[in-house]
Amino acid sequence: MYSGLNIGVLALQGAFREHRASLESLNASVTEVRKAKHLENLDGIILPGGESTAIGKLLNQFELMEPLREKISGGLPVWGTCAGMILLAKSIENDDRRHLDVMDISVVRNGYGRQLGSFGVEQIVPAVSEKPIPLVFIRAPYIVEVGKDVEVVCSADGNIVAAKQDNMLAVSFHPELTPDTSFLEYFLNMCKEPA
Ligand SMILES: NC(=O)CC[C@H](N)C(=O)O
Repeated sequence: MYSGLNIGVLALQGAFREHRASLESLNASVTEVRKAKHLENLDGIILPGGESTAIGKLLNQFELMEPLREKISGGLPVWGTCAGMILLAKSIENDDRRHLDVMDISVVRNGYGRQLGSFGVEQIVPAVSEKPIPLVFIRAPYIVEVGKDVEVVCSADGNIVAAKQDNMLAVSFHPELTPDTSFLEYFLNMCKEPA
């Protein structure tokens, strides 16, 4: 069903192997992105969880920050998970850094605290699936404010944890660490029909 899609996974740091495995389980082709040339001919790109400060530094070192920002601004579907959400955000409440600076969301890093910040819940996300989906949070950010063009996809415990703006999807949690592929399929459908 997804075999015609070529999806990039930013592979500088963090959980890129897990995203690769989930994509391959749905028969999508995967390109690990480490250089600007790897951004060519993609149908979408995933920015994995990990450590946003480290990934941001590596994006600059590998001369990927500007080309990636241009691709996203040009409409390439992008899915940021956890640290990937922080990379996309235009505003980070508790950090002076900005990274890709493309999505009209304001996030809090380590919103649940650093030590006790890892937990899981199961929840129905109507936009994504009729069945409850496992949401795994690991020192996760959440969204405190969204711009007018941003659609809230999921809230958990009163915090916004998934949002979409045109070709950009950002989630606080880690679907690639669970066997449930509904969120990935939601993104792959965005890649089939770019906004
Ligand atoms: N699991 C994650 O991606 C954690 C994100 C991390 N706390 C950061 O601020 O970058």
